[in-house]
Amino acid sequence: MAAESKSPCHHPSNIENVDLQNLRWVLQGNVAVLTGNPFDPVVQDQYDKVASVVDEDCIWLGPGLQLLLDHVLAVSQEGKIVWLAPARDSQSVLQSAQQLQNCHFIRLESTLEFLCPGMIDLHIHAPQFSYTGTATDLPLTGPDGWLETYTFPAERRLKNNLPLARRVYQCVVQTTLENGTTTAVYFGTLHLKPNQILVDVCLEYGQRALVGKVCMDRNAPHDYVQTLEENIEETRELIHYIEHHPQNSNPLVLPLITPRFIPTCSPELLTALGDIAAEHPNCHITSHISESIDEVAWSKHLDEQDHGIMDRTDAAMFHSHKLLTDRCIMAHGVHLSDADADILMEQGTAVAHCPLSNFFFAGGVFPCRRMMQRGNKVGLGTDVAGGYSPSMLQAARTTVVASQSLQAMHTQMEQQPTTNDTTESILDYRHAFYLATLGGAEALGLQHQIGNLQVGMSFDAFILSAKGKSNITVFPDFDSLADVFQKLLVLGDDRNISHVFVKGREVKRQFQVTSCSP
Ligand SMILES: Nc1nc2[nH]cnc2c(=O)[nH]1
Repeated sequence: MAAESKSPCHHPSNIENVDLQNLRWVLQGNVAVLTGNPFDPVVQDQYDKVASVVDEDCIWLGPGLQLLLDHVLAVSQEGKIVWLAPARDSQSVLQSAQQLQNCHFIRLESTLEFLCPGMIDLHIHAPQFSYTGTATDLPLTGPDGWLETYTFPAERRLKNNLPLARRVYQCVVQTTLENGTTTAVYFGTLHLKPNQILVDVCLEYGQRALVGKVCMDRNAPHDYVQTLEENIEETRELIHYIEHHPQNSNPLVLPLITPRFIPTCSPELLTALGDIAAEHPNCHITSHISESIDEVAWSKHLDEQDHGIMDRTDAAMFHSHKLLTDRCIMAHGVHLSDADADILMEQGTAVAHCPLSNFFFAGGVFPCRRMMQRGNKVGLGTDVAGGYSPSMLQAARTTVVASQSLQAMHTQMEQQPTTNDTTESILDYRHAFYLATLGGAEALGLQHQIGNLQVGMSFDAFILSAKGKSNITVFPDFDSLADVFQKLLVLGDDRNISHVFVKGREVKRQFQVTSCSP
């Protein structure tokens, strides 16, 4: 029997396909789901057609975003979503939940709680967590810049202090999990051992992650640089470590090829990393692209020295080394030209928009909405520690602020009063929620597995709750459900994230974190 649903937007679950003896979690309440990219014309068309149709099972919040009301979601012992349907059609699932010993039932408070797809941080530097919240006073590059002053020393010191590496990595993994990040794309350090520890910690704590050995063979301190051969050998070793890790057989952690950025990688190193990517077509790639005015100028200057080529952009250089693929996520992209954006789109390469750190380093604002509208893949990154917050909710709201500031700049430059026309080009909390979830999954090419809550997908999720003490006050006499959801996204923090699950494993509440003492 298929559960009937009046909503044309979510697929009915089929009870015949559900092994009712094999359930691990059954949750009942409101569920936030995405139907696609809000700028996809098909998604917009669907919204125009169905959003105004009365449906007691769902509220549309905007193109691509729905709240499913009083639904039941069931998860198998293996951590897959096997059922999602209105509660009134879910009797047999609810009965099983009561009878099975090793199945846990959670009922969400109907006016205050929402089950949401886990958030995906597309760009975070795990070793930099040790100085997050400091180092907010310098430009990115230059002899006395942020990288030289804070970053390289903090990364280098983990090489000979593996207990410290473990402690820093436990803290970053735990903190991001507590903030609802179920998948993180981590830059590690230059050295193999600390990177292996980062992989171990992700597996231990149950965070889905991509982990990369940072590569640099020039323009880095003499004590924090490797030869071309060392970079290549350790990149290969880390890929092998991840792919053959005994606790990673049904992989939770994936490998990542990670040139730091053009200025610290010789053309030979970039070519060799492109070769590794070609040998491992499923392996993801990440780097920084067109992040700041100084970085762009420095890359061009080096290219002129290396090749005598004038004015080539980061995108053209990465492309020439075969490093732009549909498994590649490039961070920042604030200064990408339209031609660069075309190259990225043709190659299926995504941009990790890091709005918070861009305010500090970029000297510009990433035109996120324009990139989404032209069809480029985009998701969000916290960019710890260039971005001072490890919270993806914070990254989502800073996305909205960045979009507002871009709009304000245009208005100011054109000396025009703000009109309804101009406000149409901003992003709001709903777009940001897509970017933090499904957008990130699409950027990674993992949208069939994570980034949404649908039957067949992995149960990577969190419960967003206005129940406890936090900054959020709900006024039940006039706040609608959509208002409560918006308040949670715009004002929420880790106190509002009561449970976190990755692949069906409950990963929040397992550890009491307050300090990172040894
Ligand atoms: N934001 C940021 N940009 C970079 N460019 C090269 N390295 C880094 C880094 O660690 N953070």
